[in-house]
Amino acid sequence: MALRIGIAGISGRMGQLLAEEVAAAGAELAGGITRAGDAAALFAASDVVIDFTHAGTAERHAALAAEHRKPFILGSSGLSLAQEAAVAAAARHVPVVYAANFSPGVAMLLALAERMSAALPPEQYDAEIVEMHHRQKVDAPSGTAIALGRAVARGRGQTLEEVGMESGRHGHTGPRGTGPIGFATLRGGQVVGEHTLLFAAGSEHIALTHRSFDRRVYATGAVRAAHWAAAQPPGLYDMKHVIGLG
Ligand SMILES: NC(=O)C1=CN([C@@H]2O[C@H](COP(=O)(O)OP(=O)(O)OC[C@H]3O[C@@H](n4cnc5c(N)ncnc54)[C@H](OP(=O)(O)O)[C@@H]3O)[C@@H](O)[C@H]2O)C=CC1
Ligand SMILES: O=C(O)C1=N[C@H](C(=O)O)C[C@H](O)C1
Repeated sequence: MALRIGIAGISGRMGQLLAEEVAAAGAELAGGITRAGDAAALFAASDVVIDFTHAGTAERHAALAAEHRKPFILGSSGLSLAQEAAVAAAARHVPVVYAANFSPGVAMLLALAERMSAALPPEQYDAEIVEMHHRQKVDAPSGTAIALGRAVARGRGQTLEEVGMESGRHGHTGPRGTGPIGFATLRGGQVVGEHTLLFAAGSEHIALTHRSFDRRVYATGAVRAAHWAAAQPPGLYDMKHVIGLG
């Protein structure tokens, strides 16, 4: 029987593509909601719910997923640590795939970032993350940029909070610190998503860049994650698990 997939955020840039990709994957569209929709009814009617809306809905939608015992695929970015903790709490009851970026290429980039960071001493290699997105994007730095920062910190055996973030440099900042990860955000036009992780040392630079040309890559990845999650035990997963890198 076809998997019944519900979409939160169905009127959005991502939501519209998700609806197409649900059909293309042979699944059934169980329903979709916008800002005004009934989220509880969506969870009741679906086997799995995919949510690409806004950080502000993550806590309530995660709680509904746990209450209705429905796997939950969360793509919204800009979540606070408290909102992320609520998502992790729901994952004790149902499978949750929470990924800042559902493209397989970024899953690979995150794995590489962690390995490179483990090998490059922070006293010699400054880590800087540059991202660019379309002018409609409402959160910064992007979820993917933060995920990259977390991967770099993990490679150093630390958390991003411990390592520290240097973002929005302006004016008399003083010299760069040794250790913190720099973040720079560009917004303009209709750029789908570009991320560069730069390791800069005195005599060399290493740059890893990912560019998305079509946001359908995220929709395909999220629908793939929905099918994968439907067969998993409760837990908090990301795209690395879905593509077998986790
Ligand atoms: N993880 C990933 O791979 C990707 C993540 N994203 C993230 O997905 C999210 C959505 O992106 P995008 O589709 O471009 O955004 P859009 O603004 O195009 O669409 C947002 C959708 O969510 C709904 N929505 C917005 N705010 C709320 C709210 N407070 N409560 C309930 N519903 C709400 C909107 O409904 P209405 O029409 O009523 O306003 C709309 O359907 C963003 O957080 C973005 O960063 C985007 C691309 C890839
Ligand atoms: O808002 C977007 O468009 C995107 N958001 C995600 C993020 O914040 O990283 C993923 C992708 O970069 C597109």
